[in-house]
Amino acid sequence: MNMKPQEHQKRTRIKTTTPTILCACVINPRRAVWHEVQNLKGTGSIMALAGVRVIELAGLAPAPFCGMILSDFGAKVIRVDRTKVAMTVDTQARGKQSIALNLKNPKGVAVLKRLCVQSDVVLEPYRKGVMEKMGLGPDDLLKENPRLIYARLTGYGQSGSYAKAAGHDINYLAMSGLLSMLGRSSEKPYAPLNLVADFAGGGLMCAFGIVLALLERSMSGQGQIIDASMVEGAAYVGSFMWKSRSLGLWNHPRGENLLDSGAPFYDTYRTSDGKYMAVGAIEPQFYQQLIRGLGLDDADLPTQMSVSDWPQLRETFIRVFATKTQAEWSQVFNGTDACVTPVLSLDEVLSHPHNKARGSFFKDSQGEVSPRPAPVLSRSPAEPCRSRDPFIGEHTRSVLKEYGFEQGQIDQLLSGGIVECNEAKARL
Ligand SMILES: C[C@H](CCC[C@@H](C)[C@H]1CC[C@H]2[C@@H]3[C@H](O)C[C@@H]4C[C@H](O)CC[C@]4(C)[C@H]3C[C@H](O)[C@]12C)C(=O)SCCNC(=O)CCNC(=O)[C@H](O)C(C)(C)COP(=O)(O)OP(=O)(O)OC[C@H]1O[C@@H](n2cnc3c(N)ncnc32)[C@H](O)[C@@H]1OP(=O)(O)O
Repeated sequence: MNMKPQEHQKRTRIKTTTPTILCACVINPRRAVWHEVQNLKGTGSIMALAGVRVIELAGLAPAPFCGMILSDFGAKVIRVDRTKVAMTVDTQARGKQSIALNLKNPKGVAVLKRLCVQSDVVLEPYRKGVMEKMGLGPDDLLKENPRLIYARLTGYGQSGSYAKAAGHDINYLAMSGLLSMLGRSSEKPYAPLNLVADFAGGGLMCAFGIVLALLERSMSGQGQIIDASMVEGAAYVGSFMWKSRSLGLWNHPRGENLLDSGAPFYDTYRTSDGKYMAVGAIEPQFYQQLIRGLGLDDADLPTQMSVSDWPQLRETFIRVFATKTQAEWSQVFNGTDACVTPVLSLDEVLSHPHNKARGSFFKDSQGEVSPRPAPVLSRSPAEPCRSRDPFIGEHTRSVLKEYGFEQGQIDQLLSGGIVECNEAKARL
């Protein structure tokens, strides 16, 4: 996974010099085309989404993540930014290009249509009706490119009484039912960052929908509209919560069940150096190893599943964990099946021996650490771009050229303020 700079250049070169043929691997269902694509490269692997062209309209967090996933796995992702904006809030722009385009102007709308005609996917993160108002709704775009996959990533979906309402992760999580289950005993519901709705139920689910639609298109030859609601995506990710109710897993109030921090053997504990250990010793054989590691005698303790004794058992665990540092406890439990691990910070993950051995995190050219794309595909793994993120409008000129705009047309768009170019800033 340690990609050298030359490898990244190779990745870029392949995508930019052979777009038509590479596109065909997704567009054309015939296997022969795929072989032709493979032969182009000769050695090594072609990423799973190589040749897929994505137009991502700039959004806040979920759509940028969706675009980054597609880019990591080989798609060419062009982010459409607004003009007259100095700085992007997209921190998930890895491998993307940026074009700055004024969509409030009909000429800007015409440019976007032209980009979408030659693309496989358009990803839009706006409130219901915004795209239609600009003349860029699915009817407008699919009419011109029936193979287009039109992905709409919103909080509440394209229908229903909330469809047009503003909202953020916490609202979608609340509406999914899941937020009611999150939080400690006797405390109010607690949103685990904006992970569940924005990213798992939103960006990731939308990327999954896009990949499904691309797969389906390779058989039908047709595009389609994806209505990705973060409420529904989050709920779907949480299907287990509904499906496992029959097991009695959630019979107690919030924070008092097996997996919601109710059980003392499924919780975190503070260590003597102010760090934490995570304990997930559910099964009896693993629980026994936890007890052994803590230096406790089972005979002195209540039985593991005696719910009424959990508060007392928790107090014992709190007291014992506080006697050693995180490093000491890690050493005690390392190599056992006690299901006890250190709670690592974002800064610590890179150097943990397990993560290090797998290359689970990597540094980009700016020295910034981030998780490597998951999952790992054996023949065609993702190759995340290591260069810095694009400036707004950095690729305006090159994208327009690539999509067949003449130099004169580009100059007119620039002088009319329909597009903006920031190549100079990129060179600084
Ligand atoms: C919890 C998360 C959100 C976390 C994000 C944070 C990380 C960031 C949020 C705020 C940022 C800070 C802030 O920006 C201030 C600083 C700026 C500075 O540059 C950096 C530091 C900042 C402190 C900055 C730091 C961080 O980046 C932030 C803290 C979430 O939950 S995200 C999920 C949100 N929900 C959705 O995505 C669901 C679908 N979308 C919506 O419901 C709406 O879009 C939304 C999000 C409610 C916003 O509604 P809004 O009214 O603003 O927009 P829309 O109705 O969708 O309409 C879009 C309009 O934009 C026009 N438009 C679009 N593209 C173009 C273009 N290229 N040219 C011209 N115009 C364009 C479009 O026509 C619409 O116009 P109209 O309003 O006239 O129809």
